[in-house]
Amino acid sequence: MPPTLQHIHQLRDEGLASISLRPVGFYPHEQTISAKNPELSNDTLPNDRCFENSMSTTVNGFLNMANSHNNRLDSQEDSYVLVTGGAGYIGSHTVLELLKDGYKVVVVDNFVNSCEESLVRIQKLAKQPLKFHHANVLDEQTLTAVFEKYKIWAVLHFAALKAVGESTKIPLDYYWNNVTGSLNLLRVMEKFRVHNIVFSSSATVYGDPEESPVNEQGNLGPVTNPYGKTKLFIEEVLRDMCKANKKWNSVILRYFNPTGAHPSGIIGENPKGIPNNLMPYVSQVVQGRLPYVNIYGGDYDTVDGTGVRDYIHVCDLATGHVAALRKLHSDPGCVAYNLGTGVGYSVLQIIGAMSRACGKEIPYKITDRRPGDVGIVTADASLANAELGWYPKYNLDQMCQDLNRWTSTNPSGYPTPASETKRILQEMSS
Ligand SMILES: O=c1ccn([C@@H]2O[C@H](COP(=O)(O)OP(=O)(O)O[C@H]3O[C@H](CO)[C@H](O)[C@H](O)[C@H]3O)[C@@H](O)[C@H]2O)c(=O)[nH]1
Repeated sequence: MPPTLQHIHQLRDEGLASISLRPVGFYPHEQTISAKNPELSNDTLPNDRCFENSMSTTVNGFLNMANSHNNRLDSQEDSYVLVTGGAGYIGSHTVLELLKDGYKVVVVDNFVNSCEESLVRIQKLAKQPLKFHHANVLDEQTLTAVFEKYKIWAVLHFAALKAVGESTKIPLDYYWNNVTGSLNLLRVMEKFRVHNIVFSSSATVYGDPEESPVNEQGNLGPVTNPYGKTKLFIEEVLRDMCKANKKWNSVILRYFNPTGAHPSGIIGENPKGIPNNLMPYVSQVVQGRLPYVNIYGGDYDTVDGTGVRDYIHVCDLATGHVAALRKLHSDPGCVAYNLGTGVGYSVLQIIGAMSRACGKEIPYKITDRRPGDVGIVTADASLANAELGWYPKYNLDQMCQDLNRWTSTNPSGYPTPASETKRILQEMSS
């Protein structure tokens, strides 16, 4: 029997957990947990039955999280989470979430696909100190120095090249950076007996899924591009390592289509050159930097003939990483979770939502299908819901509004680092 709201009350009364709940936005609820700060009151609890059912199935996840949170506070107070690629799009939003959640964070990044300014802004937003070292994950010596300097208990590994199209043109760079870089990092972790990792993977590991929504038991591959193969390969490496040595714990997160930006408009995606992905491309059309959107294919078997994807707000991905980090405390071995909303939108629906967000018509042309594209890819994220207690909370309109806020206040992305930025980064490295 899953626990009911009465059970939640009982647990609260026994002082085992406090859970504050409030219905928000598109998804039915948002949870905050604090085992040390009971604050549940009847008026924060909804009486709607659907809500009650969805709550009941997740209360165990909540309690695990509350316990893990306390374990973390007890045992990890002096230790750092190392975030590779922490200045990048998903990395930066995750670092902000970690700092807000009380984690101590050290970032390594080589800014190949990111900007110094994002770290300065994260630190300002979080009002918490952030540590940083300029390093490529291929550079064993610098990584070793970072592990020597900080007591690290877990690594969130984002650093990688990530453009599908580019990976077909320069595959060697992709294999070298993403595979050799990850292997190098894992070897340094092994040397320092740091056995906890959260790995950034992608829905691309499912190849052309036979059906959507796809769950984690779905067939992996065949993957058609080098980028996706590097993700699948490192997933396999992690599975083998966890099998061989029970000390290793690895949470693999398979992202669907990340978009949006922090609601403050202060950090966001900073694509270099002409974007490959739909959302940043549409944004640049809104800014007048590109004339129109090319819609790749209008003859898919979908609601309006255009491709359907599962878009997820980058802040929801960030909270997914914090949940994954908590999961490491339960010695899970190697586990993989989809991070998506489960809701698919077509390219035309995306253009409509962006148009609503910015109050402008967005010109588009329907062209041929893009090679390698499939009609529909959406996530079954019920495993992450149940085992991580994680639920996305932003809907499509909010994703578009946040993206629009970021791009309209930062039309050229992050500025080139000024001397003040360099000074702050130097401080972070000391
Ligand atoms: O200019 C564009 C760009 C994209 N699209 C369409 O928009 C949809 C989304 O395309 P994206 O390029 O934004 O995203 P993909 O779904 O192709 O790929 C993304 O999601 C994958 C998982 O589903 C992987 O994670 C991959 O790394 C990531 O880029 C597709 O139907 C695509 O055909 C257009 O019509 N015009």
